[in-house]
Amino acid sequence: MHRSFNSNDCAALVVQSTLIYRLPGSPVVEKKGRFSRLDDPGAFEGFIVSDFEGNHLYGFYEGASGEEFAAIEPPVVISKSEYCDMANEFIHYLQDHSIDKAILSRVKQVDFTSNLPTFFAKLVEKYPNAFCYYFESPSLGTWIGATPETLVKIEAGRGATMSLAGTKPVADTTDWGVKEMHEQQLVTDFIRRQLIETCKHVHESEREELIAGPVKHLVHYFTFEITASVRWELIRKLHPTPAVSGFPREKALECIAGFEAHDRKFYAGIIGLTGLNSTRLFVNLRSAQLLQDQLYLYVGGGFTQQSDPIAEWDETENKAKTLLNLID
Ligand SMILES: C=C(O[C@@H]1C=C(C(=O)O)C=C[C@H]1O)C(=O)O
Repeated sequence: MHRSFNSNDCAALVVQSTLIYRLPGSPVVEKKGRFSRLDDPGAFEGFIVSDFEGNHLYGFYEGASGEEFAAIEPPVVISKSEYCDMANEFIHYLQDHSIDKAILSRVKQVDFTSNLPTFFAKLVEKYPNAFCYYFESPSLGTWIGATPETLVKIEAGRGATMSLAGTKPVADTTDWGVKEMHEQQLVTDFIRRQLIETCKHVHESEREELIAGPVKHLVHYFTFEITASVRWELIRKLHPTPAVSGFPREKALECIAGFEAHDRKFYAGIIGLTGLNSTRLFVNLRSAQLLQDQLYLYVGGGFTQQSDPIAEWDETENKAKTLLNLID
């Protein structure tokens, strides 16, 4: 139910945001409070969310109130044929600018009149290994997601991360193709380089498969040792990894900004918990924004110079099923 406020109402009301999340293997946490812009995330303890590029970080202050209302615009939604035209140009751009990989995303719009807490409860049950969350905020809007991708986990000086990329439907038992292995290897190589510069005792697993609901991915798992003082230096170096930006990163970011019709907002940004003793941050994938009974699902995929636009479209459709499959 949406009610409208006038400015006197807003001044008089104690407007609070709702935040609900579930770390893999932990109980659901529910809080009321206020989101505020963070200048120094290193000094903050608690839940944070950032825009895609990590430039605008917001911290959640439990118990606080007084968040300002912001006018939130729906994102631009494109059709399949518009996407395919864009994807063709995108591939040419990668070829002309010697970019190995860049992620093209889009927004899928569906009606959503279900109850949000009930929908969230289904995500929690269906995806025990995902970081599941939703928040309803007067200034940031309403977002929900179930992401399989850890950005960084740090506890007592021990860290872990992953290089997640390459996608197939979960039921596809054919071998992984050269394209998927190549796009995932670019992420692995990038992450390894960042870790070696900042951390000690970096260990890398063999390549494995990670199942994330309707899709599966390739992954290498990393572990390392890190001192608390360089936590945010590492996070800044890693994010956005080539899993959501591309490689080389700066060129890929420029390409994405030039092509994508929508603003990514919080999609593919940083989300989770930060603190001196424990940091559990994720990449905000398989996420959606709810606005006036419409759910806007943000989905993307890694393009290389060899990509096929229809196959990439299908991949975004499959990723969207993470949330769509659970809507009544
Ligand atoms: C960009 C997304 O996912 C990322 C891109 C992948 C790919 O290109 O294959 C796979 C996993 C994620 O790192 C998304 O879910 O929107």
